[in-house]
Amino acid sequence: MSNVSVCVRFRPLNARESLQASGASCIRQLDNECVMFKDEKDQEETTFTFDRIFYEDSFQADVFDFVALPIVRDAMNAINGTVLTYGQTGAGKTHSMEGPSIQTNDPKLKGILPRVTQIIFDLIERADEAAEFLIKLSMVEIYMEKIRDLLDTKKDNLQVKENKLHGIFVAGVTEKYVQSEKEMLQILQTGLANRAVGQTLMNCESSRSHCVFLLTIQQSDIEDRSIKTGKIYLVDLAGSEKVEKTGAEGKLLCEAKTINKSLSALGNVINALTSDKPCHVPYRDSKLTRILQDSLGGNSRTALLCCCSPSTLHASETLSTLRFGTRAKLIKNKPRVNSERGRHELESLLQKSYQECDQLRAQLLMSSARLRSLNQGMPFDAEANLKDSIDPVKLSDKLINKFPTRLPQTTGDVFELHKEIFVESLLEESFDKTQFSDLTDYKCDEEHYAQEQLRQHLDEEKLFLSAQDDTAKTIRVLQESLEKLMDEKSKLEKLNKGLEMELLACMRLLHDPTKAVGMKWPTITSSVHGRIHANPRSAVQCQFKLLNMIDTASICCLWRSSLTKVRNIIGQTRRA
Ligand SMILES: Nc1ncnc2c1ncn2[C@@H]1O[C@H](COP(=O)(O)OP(=O)(O)OP(=O)(O)O)[C@@H](O)[C@H]1O
Repeated sequence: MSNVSVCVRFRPLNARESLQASGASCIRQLDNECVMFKDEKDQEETTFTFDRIFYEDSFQADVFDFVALPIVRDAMNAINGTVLTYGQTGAGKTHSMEGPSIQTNDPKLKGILPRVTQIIFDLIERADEAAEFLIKLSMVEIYMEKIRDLLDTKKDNLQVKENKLHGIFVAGVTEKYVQSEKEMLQILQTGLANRAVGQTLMNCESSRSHCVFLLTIQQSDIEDRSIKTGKIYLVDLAGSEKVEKTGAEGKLLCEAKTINKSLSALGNVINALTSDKPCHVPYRDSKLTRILQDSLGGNSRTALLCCCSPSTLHASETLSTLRFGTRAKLIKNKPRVNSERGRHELESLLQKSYQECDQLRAQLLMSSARLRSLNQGMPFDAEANLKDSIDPVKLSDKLINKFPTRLPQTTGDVFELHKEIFVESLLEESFDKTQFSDLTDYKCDEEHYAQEQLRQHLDEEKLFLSAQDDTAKTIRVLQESLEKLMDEKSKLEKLNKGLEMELLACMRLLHDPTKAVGMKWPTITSSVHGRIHANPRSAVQCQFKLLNMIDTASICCLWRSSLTKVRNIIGQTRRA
């Protein structure tokens, strides 16, 4: 995190200020960091502290060294940077940014922009031989809330877009590749000639638009093929103005209103960014704040140069600028290095990926073996069906062939293409998804098959359990039947005994009861049989009783054999 660096610059009094206010100043110089503001009306003095204060006698070179040079050095190391000039109209923003003219050769007057140009090419000249540079320049102005391309005036309503790769950018803006300081200055001059300028009471050459210069410095290492990209935004804001002071009318008035509106949107963004409580930052309220989104609270190192007039004639505007700077000082940015991986780093990443591939291959082979072993012992049809849908051996071979086995051997431009593809895929921590689609399908099929196997096992288990359950039930039923049979048996035995007794009593009735006593059953039966003929009436009665008895006995025998059978079944079931 780094705070926005805020500097203040007071320009010398101009002729009008010297004349009208007799050269009176609203500030008192304390030191390079503190200034006293005197409010003549209230007779109050307020001290303001900034990173650096440049007074009327300051040099352009000092301003550049303190405000812009650290940002250029950072941009050469792939850290984005922004330099903004802010202040009342005629306060010296354009003078500080460009100097009297972009092509000025006078070292005393040269502004920030031509100095940035010079230092970039000086640093390139002194850079390591392995470093290759690519410098791009774009220029736009935000005029009446429209973004105009100063290098191609046909593009007069460009849009600000944002994506992961580029952050905030102006879509479709012209980018000129520049090879020398001279070429850059020429392009800058051409672009500035297209800028909207007007004459006001405050400034005979007042900028009526916000001007944004974008320099992209791309540095590639020809040895390890790493790429670093730093961007520098140089923004010369249009000046805030009080309409009565500038005498703006008609078109100028309309421009002034739009300028003031976008500057107040900038103030709102700064207030939101420095608010104690987290709140919505209204970057989208104006084209200016949208373009500056990364410079204010984003991925950029930002320096703000607040330009002021020291004259008491503009005390209120100066006070407002000093307050704006004080607030902006609290903004925290998150600059980071924008670099792409080099060849060695990519190679080690690829190596790591190959190791992961090897592990995957090993897993596949193990899974194949596991599937094959699962397949064994399955019913023929099921196995055939399974093999139709998934052949693990063939599939794993197919996958193994699809994995990359070596680093693509590329040279020259082709390398960049390969690198881009691989960097992107590595950054996303995976190869092209299509390379893995078969693997994914295979893993799904394998999982599905394993689930199917498990389901079958569970079904068998359930079946076994329910069979056990059924057996238990059968045993219970059989035991109940057995108990019933035992009851029946004992009942029949009792009945048998009763019948026997009755038979004996019956025989006693037919014959001499004393003869029947002690006779064995078959003897009794044949004896009874013999007597039937002798006494048919009694015999019939006896016959009925005998037949009943015989029936009961046979039933009893039947039950007995059933009982034996049941006992056998129970014995078998228990053994099973
Ligand atoms: N530090 C300085 N030393 C000498 N002259 C200066 C300085 N700053 C500004 N001036 C002069 O003041 C006048 C107005 O300056 P400049 O055009 O830079 O103002 P500005 O803030 O860009 O105004 P606007 O917002 O209207 O474009 C110019 O003539 C410029 O040369």
